[in-house]
Amino acid sequence: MNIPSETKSSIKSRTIPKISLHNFSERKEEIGKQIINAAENVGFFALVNQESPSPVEIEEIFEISRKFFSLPKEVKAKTPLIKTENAGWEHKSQIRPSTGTPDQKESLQLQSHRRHDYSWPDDDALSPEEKDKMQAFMRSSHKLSMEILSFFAVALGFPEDYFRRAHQVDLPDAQNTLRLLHYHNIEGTEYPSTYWRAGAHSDFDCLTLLYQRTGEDGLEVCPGREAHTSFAQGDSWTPVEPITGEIVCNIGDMMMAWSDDRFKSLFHRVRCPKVGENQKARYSIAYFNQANKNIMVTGPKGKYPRMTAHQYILDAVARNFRQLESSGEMAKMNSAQRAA
Ligand SMILES: O=C(O)CCC(=O)C(=O)O
Ligand SMILES: [Fe+2]
Repeated sequence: MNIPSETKSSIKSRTIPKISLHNFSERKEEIGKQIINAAENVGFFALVNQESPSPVEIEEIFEISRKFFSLPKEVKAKTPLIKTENAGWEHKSQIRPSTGTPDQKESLQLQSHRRHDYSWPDDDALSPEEKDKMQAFMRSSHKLSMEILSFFAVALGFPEDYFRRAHQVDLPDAQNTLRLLHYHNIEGTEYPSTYWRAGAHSDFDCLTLLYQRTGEDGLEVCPGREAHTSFAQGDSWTPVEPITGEIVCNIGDMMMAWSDDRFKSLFHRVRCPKVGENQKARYSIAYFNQANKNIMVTGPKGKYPRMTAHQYILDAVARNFRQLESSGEMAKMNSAQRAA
């Protein structure tokens, strides 16, 4: 808990700004200012009234997601998660350093440039039409992401298309990923407090677009992170209201580093609801913008060493792993002390 107590009360009152994209081309300057303000001061914001992806398109993708996750395990397991590639299906396998327990969820990760390789499900799991819809959705999420990243580029003193050139999803070294998430219906089950649908974490990427559905709540964010390398978490969590059609955006660690810690990457988590709360299934969809492997991550002020986006992700994974190991050690020490 590295947040001084005197700042906690002001942090607590923070809300997630809603930014309307209505009449985007005429209102670009105003929208850009709102986005940069949110990126600097909050780290999370919700986009509303966007032209694309439309609420209808988003709902269609949720429908395909629900259908995929309802398939038998053996079918989904034909495309197992390739951890080093961030592609494929996993089930209750992701352990966050903050919890030490597996997230209570399953997810499928897809990358545009791999559409025709072994990492995408077979036609019996996702039909060719469904795959086309998925890819079109990735394209519209990408287009919107690049509009947002162009505001970041200008604010940091880079050319407007700087981040667009850094995220080229058709190249073989692309790292952008669409993740379909399914948190199971757990009605009537009381999980211990150490279990989370998604344990507290920050994203490794530059920018995440998150789609949620009205009523399927649980996402919470923790404001107040000062350096992208820290694991510090405060104890004041703000719920993010899920609304179908809105797009929750958050800054990831790679952008926090790239902006010399100016844009904030916040810890966030998804609660495991208790008996008496809404324990029905939650579905969400995340589009992660991660610069291509060969792109150099280098902030305008050079606060952090220059490195490729590939190395950046490898280091972030290693940092997570070290933290997981040391928190495992802490847990062992705690239980040894309790036993003594
Ligand atoms: O499902 C959610 O709302 C959050 C998912 C998330 O944070 C992630 O996959 O990184
Ligand atoms: Fe996340």
